[in-house]
Amino acid sequence: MKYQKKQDAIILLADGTIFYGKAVGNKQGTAFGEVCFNTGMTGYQEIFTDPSYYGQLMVATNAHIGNYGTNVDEVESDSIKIAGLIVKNFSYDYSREAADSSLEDFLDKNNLLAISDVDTRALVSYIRDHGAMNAVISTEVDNVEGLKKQLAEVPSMEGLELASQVSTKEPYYFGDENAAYKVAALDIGIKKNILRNIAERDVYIKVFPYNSKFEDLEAFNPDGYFLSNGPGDPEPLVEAQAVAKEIIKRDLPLFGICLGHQVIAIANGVSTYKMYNGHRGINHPVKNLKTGKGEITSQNHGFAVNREEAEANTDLEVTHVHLNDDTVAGLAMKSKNVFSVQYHPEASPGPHDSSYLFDQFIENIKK
Ligand SMILES: NC(=O)CC[C@H](N)C(=O)O
Repeated sequence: MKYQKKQDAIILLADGTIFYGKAVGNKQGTAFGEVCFNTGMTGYQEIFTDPSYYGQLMVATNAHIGNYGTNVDEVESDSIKIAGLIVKNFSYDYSREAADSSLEDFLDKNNLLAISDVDTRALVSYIRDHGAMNAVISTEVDNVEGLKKQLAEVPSMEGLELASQVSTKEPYYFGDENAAYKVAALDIGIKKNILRNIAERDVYIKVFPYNSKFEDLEAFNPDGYFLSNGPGDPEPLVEAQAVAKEIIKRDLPLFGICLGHQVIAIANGVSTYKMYNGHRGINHPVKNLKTGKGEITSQNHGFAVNREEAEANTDLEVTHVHLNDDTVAGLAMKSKNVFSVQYHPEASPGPHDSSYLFDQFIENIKK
């Protein structure tokens, strides 16, 4: 086609579908992952550094990415965790008082491949119709057959254990050691803003690697336990499930977010499943069934807890539901001091409607 500028990057989906774009900054490379989309209008830096996105190629549905630059403090972990980025318009220029770098430099520093000028509306509606799948983004536009072969080797997200790839190698502390309470947090991909939210409620936190034993956490003598968010499928996380079971058995205060919520469900004998399309955005409506109130929430998950099984479990209560598709958004144990949510009360990015859940965790600790 005469009018079409020569495209220098492609997005090849596992089913063979191809979309075209341009490499941001004329970078060369190839990146594999599960393709997913986030509908947030803001918060790209927090999203790119959220460990829950490890192994995923992210499509931003907002038409402009990069226009407010980046800031060293607006990270949810020490590095970019998405596998690659797909956008419509990439802003090489930026404007914001608080910004200290361009998004282009930030991506370069993290060596991340990004593709711009993609028809992201067409791509997202295609993924919505055909479900989550693996994909590759590449500047090797003339090597489609080679890329197809390599893509076929990429494991499916279903059944994939990824917490070990992002968890801390050594335990560490967060907050003020003279705080009123102590919490042991199992890091299966924890976001920094969760630590900030817990610590600012007068809590000293010790963060443990994903494969720690209950006894390791217990040795900190905590008042409460926390299971974090994180990447991958919750089913293979047997070590984390074992920790959850021990905490539950002893009736100790426990709070779980996202992957942690899924692990708590599995520890209760309730299974999880891969969603056709996940929930990723900052305006997902949730209903709190205990208060009848709605919350606008930040979400990022591709798996969910089986609602029928959760409702059939006499010791579990479905406390929150997602209003778009009636999936489980929150759980509590009736006989234990244990609760969890599928969404992100720590926001970052997103609304703060659900920060009361951190207060509830502290109340449970006080009990
Ligand atoms: N944010 C999260 O913790 C995500 C949990 C899990 N990896 C999922 O995709 O469902």
